[in-house]
Amino acid sequence: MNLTDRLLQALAERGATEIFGIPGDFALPLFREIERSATLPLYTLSHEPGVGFAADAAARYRGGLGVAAVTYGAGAFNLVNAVAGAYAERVPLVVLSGAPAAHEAASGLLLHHQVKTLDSQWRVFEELTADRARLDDARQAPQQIARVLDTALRESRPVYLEIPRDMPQRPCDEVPVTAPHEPDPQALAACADELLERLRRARRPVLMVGVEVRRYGLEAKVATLARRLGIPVVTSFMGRGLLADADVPLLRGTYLGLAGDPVLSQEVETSDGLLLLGVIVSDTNFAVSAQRIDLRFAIQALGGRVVMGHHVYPDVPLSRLIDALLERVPATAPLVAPLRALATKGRHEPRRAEPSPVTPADIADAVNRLMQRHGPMPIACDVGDCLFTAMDIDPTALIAPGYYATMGYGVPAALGLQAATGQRPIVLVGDGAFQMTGWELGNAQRHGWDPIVIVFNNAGWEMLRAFEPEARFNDLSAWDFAQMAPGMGGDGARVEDCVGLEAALERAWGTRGRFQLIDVRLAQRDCSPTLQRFVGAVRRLAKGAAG
Ligand SMILES: Cc1ncc(Cc2c([C@H](C)O)sc(CCOP(=O)(O)OP(=O)(O)O)c2C)c(N)n1
Ligand SMILES: [Mg+2]
Repeated sequence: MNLTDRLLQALAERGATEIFGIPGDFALPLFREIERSATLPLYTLSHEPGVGFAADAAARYRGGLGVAAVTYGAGAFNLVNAVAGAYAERVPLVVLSGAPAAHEAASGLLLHHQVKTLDSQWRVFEELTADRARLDDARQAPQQIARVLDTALRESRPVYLEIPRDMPQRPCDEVPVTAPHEPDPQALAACADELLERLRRARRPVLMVGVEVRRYGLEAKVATLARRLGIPVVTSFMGRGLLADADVPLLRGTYLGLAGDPVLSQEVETSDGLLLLGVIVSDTNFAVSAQRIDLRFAIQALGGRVVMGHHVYPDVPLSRLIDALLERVPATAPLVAPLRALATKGRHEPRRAEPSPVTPADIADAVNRLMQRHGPMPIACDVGDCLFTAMDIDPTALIAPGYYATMGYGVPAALGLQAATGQRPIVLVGDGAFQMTGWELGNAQRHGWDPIVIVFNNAGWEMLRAFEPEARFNDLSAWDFAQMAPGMGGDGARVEDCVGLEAALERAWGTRGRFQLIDVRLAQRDCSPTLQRFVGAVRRLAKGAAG
């Protein structure tokens, strides 16, 4: 077995189910060995940002490692933004980069794709990854691969493996399976006991779940814990879609501060026992809070540590904490008296079915009706007003860069999701974001993927226009995406009104084997209710801050 065989085996043992990539001459030997080995299917795409987003989505949605393989220099640097997003949003993405062979590196020549020095790329990825290794010695490679891949899973962060092009075929020993890290049992017990005591003492406890619950595959256990605790449950903005398929009677929606359900927001912001499980304490999750949530009274379990008031437990992995809590909260009686269920907005009633111009809220209603008719579908969402619109779609699995907020994620992420799970996703993407990476749809048919893509075509960068209504720099022309779909191997439909939208969605759902692109024409300056509230909240808070 050679180094590539061992690497692929180790990736598969740690949850990887495919590799996305674009080769280059520094990576040809690696790609050749990946294809020969056939341990993991290799899906090539058109541009490295799409490769990174697809691999991110595979890891984010399926769990386990996502894998992006690229060439040295031009390929790897094209990947930087996607890896940065994976770092920010705690995604275990593995970057495999080709590199010059030892004799080339020692030649003293400036090599093609080289930047300042041969190590420039390594140094850039130091800033974006939790661990790295250069596999230039087959004797050390097994330990290096085990260390780096286990770091990716333990920290749920991207990692980087640089593979000089004279190494992929080198004979190599097996990559060891290392025992998972176990925290100090007494510290874990003390932490779980104190946490539950704080919840018992709280009069208005609330549980908020965030991205780490999915990253560590804990949704089912957290759903059980939520039922046993008997307290209201909300998701963070980034955690939208979590527990959607689980039985959590008190799951009440997503916390959006001033931009969301006022009753839900008030309960969260006045809670005297706010338990944050795997919630990234970021501006996108908390910035538009009417009242700054006093995190000193919150219980935060994130990044392998737990903070309660001034008590810090530095080594409590979320999975071990959940197990310890479940041991202490029996299935019989809820820990605290079941509180009154949070009042929440009623289910979205169909707004309009007669011919009338489409608004973003109509798109949410139409998707809700589609899923009511045919069952839930996972959603891959880009950044823009489509992400705010997604907050009005009934809870279903949702992947989106809600915190790092890079555009271009939606379409490639849908391809990665379907490659990794076989599930057919819906994509919500704006016209601006589609212009960045929507063209990856041209690879869908070759790989047997057929997402339903809804383009919010408002001929502009609406989310920015909402903040700068007078600016002209946010105006785009209205591209005819429906016309472009057949040329990429899919079907396109242009939609001007709600009746057309309903019909186009139903037709798309009934057509398999070809991606379905629905080009929804939206009026400019007509944004979703949630984005309107978000802009209003940001303006109010900015005015308040200005005094
Ligand atoms: C890669 C990239 N470039 C720029 C931005 C800034 C940005 C937004 C955020 C604030 O950073 S929202 C937005 C406009 C999105 O336009 P579109 O996709 O058409 O969606 P819609 O018109 O529905 O809003 C931009 C340019 C970004 N988030 N990511
Ligand atoms: Mg737009």
